[in-house]
Amino acid sequence: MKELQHLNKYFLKYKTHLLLGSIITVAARIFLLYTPRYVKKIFVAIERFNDKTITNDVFKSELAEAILWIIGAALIAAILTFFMRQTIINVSRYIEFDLKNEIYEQYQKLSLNFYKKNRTGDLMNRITEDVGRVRMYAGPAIMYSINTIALFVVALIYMFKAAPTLTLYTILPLPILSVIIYKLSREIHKRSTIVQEYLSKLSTYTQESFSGISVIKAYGIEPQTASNFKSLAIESKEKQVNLTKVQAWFFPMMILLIGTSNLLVIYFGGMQYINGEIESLGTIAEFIIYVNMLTWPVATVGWVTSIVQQAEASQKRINEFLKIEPEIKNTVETSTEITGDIDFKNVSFTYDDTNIQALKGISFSVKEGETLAILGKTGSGKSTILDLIGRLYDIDRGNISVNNTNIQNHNLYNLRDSIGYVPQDAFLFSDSIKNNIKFGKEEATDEEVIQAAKNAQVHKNIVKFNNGYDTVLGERGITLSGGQKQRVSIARAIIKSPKILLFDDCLSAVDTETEEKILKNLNKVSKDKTSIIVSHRVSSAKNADKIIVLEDGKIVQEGTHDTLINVEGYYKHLYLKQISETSSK
Ligand SMILES: Nc1ncnc2c1ncn2[C@@H]1O[C@H](COP(=O)(O)OP(=O)(O)OP(=O)(O)O)[C@@H](O)[C@H]1O
Repeated sequence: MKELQHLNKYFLKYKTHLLLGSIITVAARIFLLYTPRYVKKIFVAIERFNDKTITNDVFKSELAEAILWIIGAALIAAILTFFMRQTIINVSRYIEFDLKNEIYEQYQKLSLNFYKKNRTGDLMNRITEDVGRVRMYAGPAIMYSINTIALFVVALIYMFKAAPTLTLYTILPLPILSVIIYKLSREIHKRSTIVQEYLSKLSTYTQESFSGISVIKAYGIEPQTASNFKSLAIESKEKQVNLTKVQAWFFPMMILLIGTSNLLVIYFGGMQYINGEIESLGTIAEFIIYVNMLTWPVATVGWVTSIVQQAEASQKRINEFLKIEPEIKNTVETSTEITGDIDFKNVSFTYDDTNIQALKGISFSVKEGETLAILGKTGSGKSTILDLIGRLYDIDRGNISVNNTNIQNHNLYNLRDSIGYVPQDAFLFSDSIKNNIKFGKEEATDEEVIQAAKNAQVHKNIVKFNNGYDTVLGERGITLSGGQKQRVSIARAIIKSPKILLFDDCLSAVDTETEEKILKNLNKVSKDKTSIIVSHRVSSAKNADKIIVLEDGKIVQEGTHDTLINVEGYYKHLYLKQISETSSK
């Protein structure tokens, strides 16, 4: 139960609902237990009528009174039971909502390293299935526990008052029932977890084969994928059948145990009646109803125990993530204006997970309004530099400053807000093109969206779609070409009009002519902004105020286009190669 203590703050938050729910539950059980007592009264009246100790009229009025009590109490109990669920089960839904939000907020705070160490499926599971199991504890488990305790206490008081010895015989099989249900619930849980695993394997496989359908068709491997699916489906079916086998035991066990308890009541009750220890057969009828009423709540003790155990395990998994301290912390509350001077001094950085030292003592500076181009072989550390400016990682050694202030001393959100970042792999959401561009600036007008798209040279493509800017992208929508995606992603960064623009090889999928136009436009819109362009093409770099060339995490060349084409090295080599490629076309 240690892990579940995390939920105490929520129980405290909803204490009024819970208290009200508990009172309603107790009241509902009190009214429910009117039935057996009035059934006994009916039996007693029948016996007295048979013995002629009461007249026909008295008999009728006693009968009518009992029936009215039974109907009235049952109605009240039913209404109260409705409100019992409305209060306690609703609380569990509120807690589920709060907990999901708490986890989601924590996920948002955690740094990229966290996402690399943990698989997306696992993150999803903790926020959905684990929270679902915890909800079962916060709602049904608590409700059934209060219900069982209330019913038991009230029923036992009535039963002991009516026939103490018979009470003992009646409740004898109940603990056995509870243990059996507990064992069954555990087994059911074990097998249903396996079933879940297979279902998720099946859905992952199906999802992947649908996403990769073009590759599957191009390679003509449909029969193979179909047979793989079939084997997975067969395994999944077998696990389902295994589960059903155990589940099938549940109700027969209940029926058997209720039957045994009923027999015990009839046998011992009958004996006591013959011996004159109980005065009416009505007591036996009353007890039979008690047995039937108590059996289900007692069975739930086993079920509830297993729910609590599952919830504890799930909450443990949730707490593991909630306890993680974000690696990148915002320590500064106030925002300062960012002008765009960037300075790297002897910066070294190693990726935790791979232990790859991506940057080795890098130093450079870019002034506000300048453009820096970074070139270098693949894996030389270009993207890493951009990630470090946005503080997606903190460095091991050296100093990175923006506006002459170490970036760790800037308000993190303000710093990131001042950056427009275009990643290497453009990511677009399954939403309209307009909303994808507006992602950079939610309050942007349609004119601003169009202007940004024009600057990114993608406007002409967008207006050709039937729905123009309202064209939905993604699975259920249109698929953009690589170059179109990159340009929408550029428009998203431009519309934000940030102080710092970071372009990570984002023109690789556009032809050189379009690249030229985009660069020209970028030049216009980024006049007072600092731009860093990572590229493999000299054409993207040649107009930059400064160019650096990286190799294995170190700066090996630095200068302008004009100076670099005149010295031996990577840049001149690349320049000559790309010139000859262009002229041979
Ligand atoms: N997220 C990461 N986790 C671990 N190692 C990484 C990560 N990103 C990059 N690396 C490693 O750091 C080194 C530098 O990578 P980086 O992406 O900065 O290179 P790059 O010059 O941008 O390459 P490319 O031109 O191919 O994009 C590489 O060896 C890479 O394997």
